[in-house]
Amino acid sequence: MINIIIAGPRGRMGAEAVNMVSNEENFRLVACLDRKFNGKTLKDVEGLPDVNVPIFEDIEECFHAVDADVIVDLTIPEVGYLHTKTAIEHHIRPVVGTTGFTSEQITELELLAKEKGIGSIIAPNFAVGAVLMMKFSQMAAKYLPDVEIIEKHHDNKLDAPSGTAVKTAELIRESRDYKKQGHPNEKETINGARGAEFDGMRIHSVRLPGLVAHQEVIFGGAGQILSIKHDSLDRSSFMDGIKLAVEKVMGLDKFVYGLENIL
Ligand SMILES: NC(=O)C1=CN([C@@H]2O[C@H](COP(=O)(O)OP(=O)(O)OC[C@H]3O[C@@H](n4cnc5c(N)ncnc54)[C@H](OP(=O)(O)O)[C@@H]3O)[C@@H](O)[C@H]2O)C=CC1
Ligand SMILES: O=C(O)C1=N[C@H](C(=O)O)C[C@H](O)C1
Repeated sequence: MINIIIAGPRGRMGAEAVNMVSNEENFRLVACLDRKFNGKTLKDVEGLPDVNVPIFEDIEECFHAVDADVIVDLTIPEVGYLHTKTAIEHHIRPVVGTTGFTSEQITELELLAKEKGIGSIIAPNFAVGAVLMMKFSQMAAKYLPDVEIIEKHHDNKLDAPSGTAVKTAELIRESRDYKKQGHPNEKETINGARGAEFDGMRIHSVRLPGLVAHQEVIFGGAGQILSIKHDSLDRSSFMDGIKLAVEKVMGLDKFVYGLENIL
């Protein structure tokens, strides 16, 4: 039995994760971390499952009160970073879906996990199809190094570019040399027209109501275009990856960044 804390239970992802964990035979939800409803239980909060799981606002108090193996964080960047750091310091394994961490923060968490010998997983995307899209893009960039990433999300998303887009760009960087793309003399007449620049490639972020989570990676070569595209149409797409990460983190003593490393 794996004892789990979920941070962000009222959120779009957190609510889905609470249901997933509650329905898994080998998982036990022992507490939730929220920024509201301290001292209440999930069943006291409208819209949350009818279960007697305590809610804490303070992470230290939560770790002190319950016996947890894993914390699943699905909150916001600043809070997710603090939760992850605190969890590693308390020897509770973090499984982090929250995106928007800086590369310095990820490196810092990696070093801390290494120092403490605590298994930790940060995965910018838990959908298996999205991981395949990223890996296929990494393969393609070796042969078609001119690439632009277009990610599209719902308009309640806080971070841009998405964690998936950043991870995709990082994987592509590993398989091609630096390449400043576009015309050497190109000029933006409206700021941002060419998108964000990462290792010479461009990332474009679209935010619209109605969207869930979508990304297209477009490669251009002489006389040809290759598009690699993934769509999450529903947040259930992320649950198998979270389940896998919770199971795998129990056997890890190192830090993992990206679901592709545990698939
Ligand atoms: N890795 C992956 O596969 C995926 C990652 N994500 C990422 O997961 C994160 C959550 O996304 P999503 O569910 O859509 O966002 P939501 O805005 O729906 O949920 C975030 C939740 O965190 C809560 N929260 C804010 N501060 C705290 C705090 N101090 N302690 C506990 N909870 C807090 C918010 O509460 P309140 O509403 O009161 O502010 C809210 O309920 C994002 O970073 C997103 O990018 C999303 C989908 C897939
Ligand atoms: O905020 C979201 O919704 C998502 N965030 C993650 C990201 O930033 O890549 C994963 C997925 O794209 C959904």
